[in-house]
Amino acid sequence: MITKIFKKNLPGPAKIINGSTIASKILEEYKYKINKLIQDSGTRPGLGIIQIGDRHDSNIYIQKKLQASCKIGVDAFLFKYDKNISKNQVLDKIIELNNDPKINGIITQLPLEISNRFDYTDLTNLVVPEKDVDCLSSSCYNNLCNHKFLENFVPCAANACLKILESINCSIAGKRVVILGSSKLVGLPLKHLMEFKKADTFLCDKTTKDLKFLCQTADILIVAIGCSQFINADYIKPGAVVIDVGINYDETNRKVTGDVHFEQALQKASYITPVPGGVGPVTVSMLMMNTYKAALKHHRNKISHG
Ligand SMILES: Nc1nc2c(c(=O)[nH]1)N[C@@H](CN(C=O)c1ccc(C(=O)N[C@@H](CCC(=O)O)C(=O)O)cc1)CN2
Repeated sequence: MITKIFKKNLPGPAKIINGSTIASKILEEYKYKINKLIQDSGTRPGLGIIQIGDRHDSNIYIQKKLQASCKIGVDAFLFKYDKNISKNQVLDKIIELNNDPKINGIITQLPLEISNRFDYTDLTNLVVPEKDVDCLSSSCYNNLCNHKFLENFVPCAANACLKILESINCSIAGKRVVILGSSKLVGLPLKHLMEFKKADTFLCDKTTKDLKFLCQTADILIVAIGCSQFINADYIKPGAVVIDVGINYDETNRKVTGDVHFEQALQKASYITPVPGGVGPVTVSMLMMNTYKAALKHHRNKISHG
């Protein structure tokens, strides 16, 4: 799971955390659980994926979700719309999926590629909480802010960061955690999760005053700003754990890079996640976990209501 890289005359080496290995283990675990759910109840988890437009990066990420679903026994359905689709047509599809007993989880792939301007929250807020496996609706997010984690889903990329820290036995309580980027997918939920775990948490963005200094104080530095290789060695406290959630897709050479300058960070951090092969695959496995949990809950509700 962890690879050591030794270089001469450098203070490193950081250990590279292999997200693909972590994800494979999680997928194996949920494949087993889903098999059992099917045997016990005849219920196979179902996932509805809504895509608007044809972004190349979104196509790749959706493909990864479809592959993972296929691997572990989730029935995944992709509803792909042209970028000129009207908002009402998509809303109607979400209402249909909300009422479809074969569908346990509904996600809208972000970012949307749309001609008719509408906000993605118009779509994500319509998903019923019990199917909101991305945790992007206001009601799910409010529960998260109130630290109601048990009865709720946790956003996949934020949860992936926790799984990664768990995989290296990194304790969180009392640690200085600096989260760079305040998106609804990563930074905002992660701030609440980290506070719940009693970390000394700072949420900041590129414009935060004294950003470099703040990052230099981080025992755990989590970066999700969408700015390729923004974090160089100067931002990193020696021995810090660095988690790179950045996915910067370069259309020209069709390559993905992180928000952290990997080679530089390697010489200063104690642990680091690469891009690709770090947070991304674990994020997909968290979606599979949430979809399984939604299906299990649906099955249990069915039993308790006769
Ligand atoms: N509705 C959502 N939209 C988006 C989310 C999300 O969680 N929900 N997260 C990202 C995209 N994403 C999942 O949707 C995602 C990103 C990256 C990966 C991944 O495995 N990447 C590979 C590299 C892939 C490649 O370019 O070849 C890796 O890092 O190894 C999976 C899923 C934004 N949108």
